[in-house]
Formats: sequence, structure tokens, C-alpha cells
Amino acid sequence: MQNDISINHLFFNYDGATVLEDINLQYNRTEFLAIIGPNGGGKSTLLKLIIGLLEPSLGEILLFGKKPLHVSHEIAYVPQDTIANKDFPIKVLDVVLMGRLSKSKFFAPYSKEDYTIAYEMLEKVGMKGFENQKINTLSGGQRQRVFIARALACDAKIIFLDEPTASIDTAGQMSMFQLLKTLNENVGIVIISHDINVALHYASKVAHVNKILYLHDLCDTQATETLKKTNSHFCPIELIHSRQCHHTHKELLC
Ligand SMILES: Nc1ncnc2c1ncn2[C@@H]1O[C@H](COP(=O)(O)OP(=O)(O)OP(=O)(O)O)[C@@H](O)[C@H]1O
Repeated sequence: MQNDISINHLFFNYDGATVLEDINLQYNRTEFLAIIGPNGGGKSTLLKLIIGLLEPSLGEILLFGKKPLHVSHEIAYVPQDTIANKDFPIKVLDVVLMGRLSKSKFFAPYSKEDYTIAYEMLEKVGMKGFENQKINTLSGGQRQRVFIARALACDAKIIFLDEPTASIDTAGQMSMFQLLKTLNENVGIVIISHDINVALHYASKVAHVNKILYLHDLCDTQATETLKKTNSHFCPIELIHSRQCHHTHKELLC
């Protein structure tokens, strides 16, 4: 069976500085994947590569068996909670309707179906009743829910979220992760998170992305265990948890 995301021997560098080295990862949309790791470890870079904003320096990334840019209409990206212009007077419903733009004819008015879907998605993310509220009057967590509704409205097969709980309090974080877990029954969820505990609790798969290491010749169990104990990382991406396995275990992907 073809994986929805297939990353094979991926290398990436910015101006000659290697950021990701020999990354391998297979993902299916039934999974809730959390990408974790230290600051500067390469998480955002990896996400940008997967969604086609960056090109691999070496190796390949396939989304639904194709180059990411060729299937960009089948995925959605929810950035961190940042509003470029907080005074921009756009209503919640209009934000969600934007998710329907690719489905509508250019400059054509939204259809009845577009409105029905937008209302439905707002209900799904727990934001029913906020349709006419200005986006800049919502809390960070509420805004993220609206952006998730927009992602759902465009019929994405996988939603990628960059730190969806960055500006949300602890209770809000739990409820956001629970929402994502529920949505994962119908759509793939890939998030970047800094909170390993929450990620481990809600995600079905956790990949740890770290800075580059040059230890490929140490591919034996003893060396791996030693590196784990010293809190170093043996390879740049490590699948450290998969709920689909019968036993929680650590499995290296390199
Ligand atoms: N546009 C860029 N040009 C050059 N170097 C970059 C660029 N973007 C990121 N980097 C570098 O690439 C490395 C990985 O950055 P990246 O943003 O992917 O890390 P991250 O794991 O997402 O970090 P954080 O948790 O702090 O957001 C860092 O060393 C960073 O300085």
C-alpha cells in the first residue's frame, strides 16, 4: 500500500549548512503524527519540505505518491497563531469560507453548499455561534479553531499544524489536542509540538527531529542505547512512539 507521506533519504541544507540529514519517514492519514524536537532542530524546515514550500537538497518526499507541489490542493496548513494585521475587520465566517475558494470559480460568489460546509465545519470545531464575530476579537485558541475549520472546509486529506497550542493555556491545549484527535477519525493530522507529554498522550506517532549528527557508522544497539542515555540523538529523526504497536517501544528509523 502506498503511504500518504513517504520521505526517503532526505537531506536539506540552507546555504550549504546541513539542517536535515538522511530523514526517512512513512505516514498514513489515519495517524496523528507529532513532530517534536529542540529549538533549531529542523521541525519547521521538515514541515515546509513536506508541504512543498522547500525543495529537498537530496532524496525524495512524496505526498500521495506525487511531488508535494502537485498535490498542494489536497492538504491544508495551519500556521502558528499570528495575525499579520490584528485590525483587519474580517468575520469568522469569511475566514472559513476562504477554504472554499479553490472549489469556487474565480470571483464567483460562494455557493449555498460553500455556506453549508462553512457552518458545518465551525460546528465541528466548537465555534458555532461565532460566525459574525470579528476574528481579531477571539482568543488565540478560538482563532486556531477557526483556522482549523477553514482547513476542513477545503476538504484537505491531511492538515498540517505548526504549534497549534503555542498561545493557548493548559486547559485549552488539552481541548485542542482532543479536537485534533477526534478530527483524525476523518483527516490526517500532522503537528509540530514542543510538548512531548501532550504529544505522547494524544498522537499515535511521534517523530523527534534533532540537529544533524554524523554517527551513521554507530548503527548498533549498544551505541544507540548509550546515546539515548546521554540524551543525545543517534539520527536526525527518530520514531519514538507508535500507538499502533502492541507495546510502546522505541524504534529508530535510520
Ligand atoms: N531561511 C533560513 N535560512 C537559513 N537558515 C535557516 C532558515 N530557516 C531556518 N534556518 C536554520 O535551520 C535550522 C532549523 O530551523 P527550523 O526553524 O527548521 O527549526 P525548528 O526545529 O522548527 O526550531 P523552533 O523549535 O525554534 O521553531 C536552524 O539552525 C535555523 O537557524
